Order: sequence, then C-alpha cells, then structure tokens
Amino acid sequence: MSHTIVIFGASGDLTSRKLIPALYLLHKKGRLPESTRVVGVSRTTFTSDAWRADLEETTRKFTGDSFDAAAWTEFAAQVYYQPGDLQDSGDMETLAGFLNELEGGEASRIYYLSTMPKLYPIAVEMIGAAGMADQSQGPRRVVIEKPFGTDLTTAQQLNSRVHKVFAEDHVYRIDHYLGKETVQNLLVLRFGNSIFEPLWNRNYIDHVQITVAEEVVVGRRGGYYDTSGVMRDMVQNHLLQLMMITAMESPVRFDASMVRGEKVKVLQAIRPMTGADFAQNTLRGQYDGYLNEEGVPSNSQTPTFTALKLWVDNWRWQGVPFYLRSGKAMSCRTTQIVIQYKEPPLTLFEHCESLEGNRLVIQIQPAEGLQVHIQSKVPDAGMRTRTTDLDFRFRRQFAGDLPDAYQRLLLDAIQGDASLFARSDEVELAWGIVDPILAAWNSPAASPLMKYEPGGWGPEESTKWMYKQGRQWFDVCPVLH
Ligand SMILES: NC(=O)C1=CN([C@@H]2O[C@H](COP(=O)(O)OP(=O)(O)OC[C@H]3O[C@@H](n4cnc5c(N)ncnc54)[C@H](OP(=O)(O)O)[C@@H]3O)[C@@H](O)[C@H]2O)C=CC1
Ligand SMILES: O=C1O[C@H](COP(=O)(O)O)[C@@H](O)[C@H](O)[C@H]1O
Repeated sequence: MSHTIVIFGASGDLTSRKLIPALYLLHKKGRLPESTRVVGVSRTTFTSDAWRADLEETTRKFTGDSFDAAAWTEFAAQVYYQPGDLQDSGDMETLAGFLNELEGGEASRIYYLSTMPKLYPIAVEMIGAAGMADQSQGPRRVVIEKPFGTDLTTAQQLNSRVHKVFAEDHVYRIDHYLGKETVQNLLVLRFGNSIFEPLWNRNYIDHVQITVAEEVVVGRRGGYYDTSGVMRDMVQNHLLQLMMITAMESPVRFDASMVRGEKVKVLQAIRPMTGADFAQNTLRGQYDGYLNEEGVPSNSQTPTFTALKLWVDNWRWQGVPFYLRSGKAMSCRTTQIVIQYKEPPLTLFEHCESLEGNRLVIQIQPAEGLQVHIQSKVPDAGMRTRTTDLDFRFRRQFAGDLPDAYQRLLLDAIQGDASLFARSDEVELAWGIVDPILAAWNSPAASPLMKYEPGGWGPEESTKWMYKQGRQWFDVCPVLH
C-alpha cells in the first residue's frame, strides 16, 4: 500500500525547518516506505514546482552536510502542493479529489496538522466533512502538534472534537521529546538491563532531578510565549514525559497500549498539591530582560523559569521527591536526568570534598550519554576518596549524526506505531497537574515572581530552596566531546 503525508501548514516554519528535512533524510537513508508522497496544503498560492524549489533551499540549509542533490531530486519528485484554506469546504473537497486521484486506490494517509493551534479542531472537522477520514480506502491518521489545549478544559474539548472524526487509535499527539534518541535510550537503559532495576526505587534513591535548561531567550517568540510561559510550554509536555519514563513500571510488552498505560499510572500517582504545597513546592522566575522582548507586555508576569517538587504516591517512589526544573536564558543548554542515590550508611573513608552519594546522570542533550558518579580512591593518598565518573557518550559509539526526533516520530506515524505519542488521557492528566499550579500562581495570595540574571541557573532562591532541603541542584554544563 502506498503512503501519503498531507501537511496542513505547508508554508510554515515547522514544515520547512523540521518536517521536510526529516522526511528527506528518511528517504535518503532508505527508511521511507516505497511510494511515499508528500502533499503540502496552505493558503499561499504556490505551484508544486515553486514549493519544491523553496523546500530545496531550506532543506539544504537545515540538513547541512547531509544534503545530497541527487537524493533530493528523487525525493522531491514525490512532493506536491495543493493550495487551499482548511476552513473552506470547497477547498477541502478539491483536496479530497486531488488526493484520491494521486493515490489511484487504496493508500494509507497521515494528516499532519502544522497550523496555528486554534485551527486544529476545525481542520479535523473539515477533514471529516470532506470524507477524508473514511477508513475504507486505507488507514487515515491525524498527527497533532503541540500545544494540545491550553488547560484541561480546552484539551478535553479538543479531544472530544477530534474523537468525533477519528478514533483514538488514529490520533497521534506529538511530543518531540519522545522522538529523541536518548529519551528512547532511557527506556532501554531501564528495561534492557538488569543492573539498574534493583536500585531504581525508594530503597536506594534519595531524589530525582529533571532539568531542561535552555541558553536561548524568548526572542521573537514573545507573542506566543507570553500566553504560554514555562509551565505550558515545557512542563505540561516535555518535562512530565521525561518524568513518566523515569518513574514508570516496566510494560509487559513494548507496544503503544502497554507503554502508555504504564506512563499514565505515573501521572495518576502524582500527589495533587493543596494549600501550602504551592508555596513550598513550586518556584517561578522571569529572566531580566524578558519584558523588553518583542510582543511581551511591559508588566508581564509570565514565568520563564520554574522548579517544582512532585511526589509519586506508589510503592516504588514513596518518599522520593522528583524535582523538575526548566528555564530560558540559563547558563547553558542541557537536558539531564539525575538519579541521586543515598549516601552509604557508614562513612569509612575520608573524602576530598564533601562526600557525595552515587549519581547516575542521564544526558538527554546536547552531550547525549550517561555518567555514573562513583567514589574511588585517590592514588597514593592513604584511603582518601573522590568522586569520579564512568562516562558513556552516544557520539563516541555512533559515527553519523543522531537523527532528529521528527524522523523517528514521522516514521512511527507512517507505520502506525503510537508508542511514542501522547494518548488523550495522558494529555488530560498532565493538564490536571499543571492547572492548579497555574491557578495558585495567578491568585492574589501568590508570592511575587522572582527575577533572575540571564546566564545562570535561575533565581538564587532556587539554589537556597534545595539547600534548605539538604540537597543540591546538579548545576553542571555538559562537556560536549
Ligand atoms: N515551529 C516550531 O519549531 C514548532 C511549532 N510547533 C507547532 O506547530 C504548529 C505550526 O507552527 P509553525 O510552523 O511555527 O507556524 P507558522 O505560523 O510558521 O505556520 C502556520 C501555517 O499554517 C498555514 N495556515 C494558516 N491558516 C491556514 C488556513 N486557514 N488554511 C490552511 N493553512 C493555513 C500557514 O500558511 P498560509 O498562511 O499560507 O495559509 C502556515 O503554513 C503550531 O501549532 C506550533 O505550535 C510545535 C513545536 C515546534
Ligand atoms: O516545544 C518546545 O521545545 C523547545 C525546546 O526543544 P529542544 O528540542 O530544543 O530541547 C523550546 O525551546 C520551545 O520553547 C518549546 O515550545
């Protein structure tokens, strides 16, 4: 059966920067199923040739040394453009006719919604009304970009409108963090090895830190970002996804239903915050200079940094806090998960600095890999010890470029594997965790937003907050090579 990927939002940034380069590289590597075609849709009046020419230029730019003119020509021969307004039923019927003619019979189809979020439900309804969700001529799937709603109510409304047209099995909600090699490797690390599992619980682990730090500022995305803030932009999706994969139980099989079932149980086990919890277990900050960004109101209270302490009320994690932290304008770009083990029960040796428990540092990006921090003897210094690490780097094992997340996710969607996509209940539960925190931050009783200098690790209070709990953030920028 042939495959068609219909991209709504063909002239947009995501399409040229991520989607087309990912599809092209999959083609170049021979991973795209044969007879896969791409059809772009947006209101701009391109011809297919003009769109191909634009995409050639942007793909060349975004794939760098991996661009190969011959492979591009081969790929571009299967790229088409159909102008149309997805809100116009006539345009959608024309699109339906165009696709049927192009496919000439049975074909599997993906509708990729890469337009403004407010158009997602309309696009789905218009696809349905034009008969394009009919599954009789091959599977019809819809891929929905983030953000999936802006709170629980809007996410529920979106789910309900989508489900009137597509069954849940045909809905693929993208969280691009799940397409990252190192996030998938976390599943392999946990469930493909036997040495970690016995130590992956409250008996040995003191706490878990999940940090997504970005060096970039908000820049020209101020208009969007100010309505979103760090909680909606990063925590509701990427950080909670990382937390679910860190905390979940082993699935019985590696399939979408089992994996997502286990992830959802983590969200269900997160202790709801009430009363004083919001003040004690959440911090929020805004970097100096944010108010001068384009599109940001001069009195904005939107946080660009947050640190949270969450508890997972189940047998494995009882008493083990999960610290989640994310911010823009930070010291460096690093996404890392730190599993901090308890200190040994008895101190036998003298340590050079302060004695540290063992630490497993899972580097998601950009220095993909993992380090195990252990105590070792300082040579020729009696029985003094110091912290050293066992260091595994993906890039030392793998000569090529690590694939961008969109390659894996697009291929999975084409192949009908939803394991790395968010299910409706997962998205709603995540909003259920984030919404009360946002409400508390917006209440008159909330403590004031903290300011922080760009280039550090967020507000000073964040460091103090950890110290008060007898803990320390792992504020280390990764060494890239
Ligand atoms: N860019 C990124 O890196 C990321 C984006 N996302 C999400 O992906 C989505 C797309 O983002 P991005 O590409 O940046 O957005 P853009 O604003 O760059 O693109 C929006 C696209 O939608 C098209 N469009 C708008 N209205 C209609 C309509 N009525 N009918 C048909 N097409 C229409 C526009 O084309 P035209 O005006 O020609 O119709 C354009 O191609 C957003 O939801 C965003 O949140 C998620 C993660 C990262
Ligand atoms: O979804 C988003 O993610 C990016 C960070 O993604 P990464 O793959 O570069 O880690 C973030 O900058 C952006 O604000 C957010 O919308």
